[in-house]
Amino acid sequence: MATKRSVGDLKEADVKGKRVFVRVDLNVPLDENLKVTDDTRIRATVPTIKYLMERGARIILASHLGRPKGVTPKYSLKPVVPRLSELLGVNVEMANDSIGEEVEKSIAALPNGGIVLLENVRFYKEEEKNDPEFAKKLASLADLYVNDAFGTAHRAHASTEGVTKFLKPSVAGFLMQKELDYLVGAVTNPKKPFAAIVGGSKVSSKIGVIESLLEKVDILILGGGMIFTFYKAQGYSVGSSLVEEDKLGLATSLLEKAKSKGVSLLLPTDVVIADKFAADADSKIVPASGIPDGWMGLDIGPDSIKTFSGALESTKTIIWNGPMGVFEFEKFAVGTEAIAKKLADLSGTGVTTIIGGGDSVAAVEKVGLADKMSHISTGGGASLELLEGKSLPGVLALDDA
Ligand SMILES: Nc1ncnc2c1ncn2[C@@H]1O[C@H](COP(=O)(O)OP(=O)(O)O)[C@@H](O)[C@H]1O
Ligand SMILES: O=C(OP(=O)(O)O)[C@H](O)COP(=O)(O)O
Repeated sequence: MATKRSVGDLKEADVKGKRVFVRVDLNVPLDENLKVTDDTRIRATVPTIKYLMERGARIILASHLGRPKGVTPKYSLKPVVPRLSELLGVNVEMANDSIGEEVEKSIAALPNGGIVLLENVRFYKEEEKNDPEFAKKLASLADLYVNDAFGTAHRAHASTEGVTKFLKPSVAGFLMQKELDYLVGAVTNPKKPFAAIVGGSKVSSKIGVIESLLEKVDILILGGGMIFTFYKAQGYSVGSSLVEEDKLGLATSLLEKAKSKGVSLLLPTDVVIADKFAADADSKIVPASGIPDGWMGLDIGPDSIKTFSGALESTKTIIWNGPMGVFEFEKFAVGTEAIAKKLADLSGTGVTTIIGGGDSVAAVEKVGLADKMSHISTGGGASLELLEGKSLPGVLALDDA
C-alpha cells in the first residue's frame, strides 16, 4: 500500500475552526450493565483527537459498536463517553443520531476544540452496505476526514471508505499510522518459524482468512469458537457448540491444504464443555471427539494448552487473534490466560508477539500481560487481513502522501 497522508501533515491553518470527521474504532467490550470492561481502544484514539483539539478543530467522532440490526439501545456508544471525556480532559458531547438535523445543530454549535460523538453508525444498515447516499450525508457534516479506526480498516463501509469520496483531504490518524508502520513490517517479513493463533467467535469472517494464512505460517493453532466447525467436518459430534454449517466443506479442505503445504495445523485435543452458556454452568473436560448432546465447548482443555505451548516454543514470531474460550466467564478463561502467559514468557526471550482484536486484547489486559507483548493491536480482523497480504479498503481510500 502506498504511503498515506497523515493528520500530522495538516497545519493549524488547515484545521482551525474546521469540522473534522474522525472515524475511530470505539467498538469496546461492555459487560451486562453496559460498563466498558477494557478501554484499550478508547485510549488509542487520544493522540489524534488531542492533536486536533490543540489546533482548534471542531471534532466529529464516529464509530460503530457491535453488530446491531437497526437501532438497538444496548449498542449505543453512550457508555464510552465518560471514559473518553476523562482521558481528553473535556466534556465530549453525545449526539442522538449519526446524521440529520439535530446532529447538524450540535455540530454548528461546536466551539473550536469541541468534540461531539455521533451515535453508532451501524444503526443504519446503509453503513455496512457502503451506501453512497448515506456516505454523502455523513460527509455533509464535515469539511475534512481523518480515519483512525485501524480495527475497522478491513471493512469498506460508508464511514470508513464511502465518505472519503466526498471529503478532501482524507488522511490517516496517528493510531492508523502506528499500526500500519508496525504490522506491515512485522507480518510481511516475519522472522520464522512463524505461528498464527486464531480463535474467538467471528468464525464466518475469520475461517476464510485461514486459507491465506496457510501460505504464510509454519504453525497454525486454532481455538475458541472456530474449532467446532472443524470437529464437525471430521465427523465428531459437537453438541450445541458454535458451528458454521455452511463452512464444513471449507474446514475439510483447509485441513487437507495444511497437510499438503506442510503447515502444522493444531486443533485442541480436549475441550472444556458447559451445560449452558453462563458463568455458573456445570463444566467438565472431555476429549474433542466426546462432546455429548446438550453440551457446548467453551474453552480448550489442559492437554491442548500443553501441546500448544510446546509448539510455540520453537517460534520466532507469533500473531494471535481471538480468545481460546469464553474468557469473560472465569471457568472458561483458563485456556486464554495460559496462552497469554506463554506469549508473555516467549516475548521475554526475544520472540515477536503480536496480539490483535478487541476481545483478545481485553483478555491480555485482564491478566496484566499487555505490556509484556511486542505489539498490542487494536485490530484483530484488520491485522489478519494485513497478514494475508490484502490491502485494507479504509486505508486505500485515503489520500496518497
Ligand atoms: N468456544 C466458544 N464459543 C463461543 N464463543 C466463544 C468461544 N471461544 C471464545 N468465544 C468468544 O469469542 C469472543 C471474541 O471473539 P472475536 O470478536 O472474534 O475476537 P477479537 O475481538 O479479539 O477479534 C469472546 O467474546 C469470547 O467469549
Ligand atoms: O472488533 C472489531 O474487529 P476484531 O474483533 O476483528 O478486532 C472491529 O471493531 C470490527 O468489527 P466487525 O468485525 O464487526 O466489523
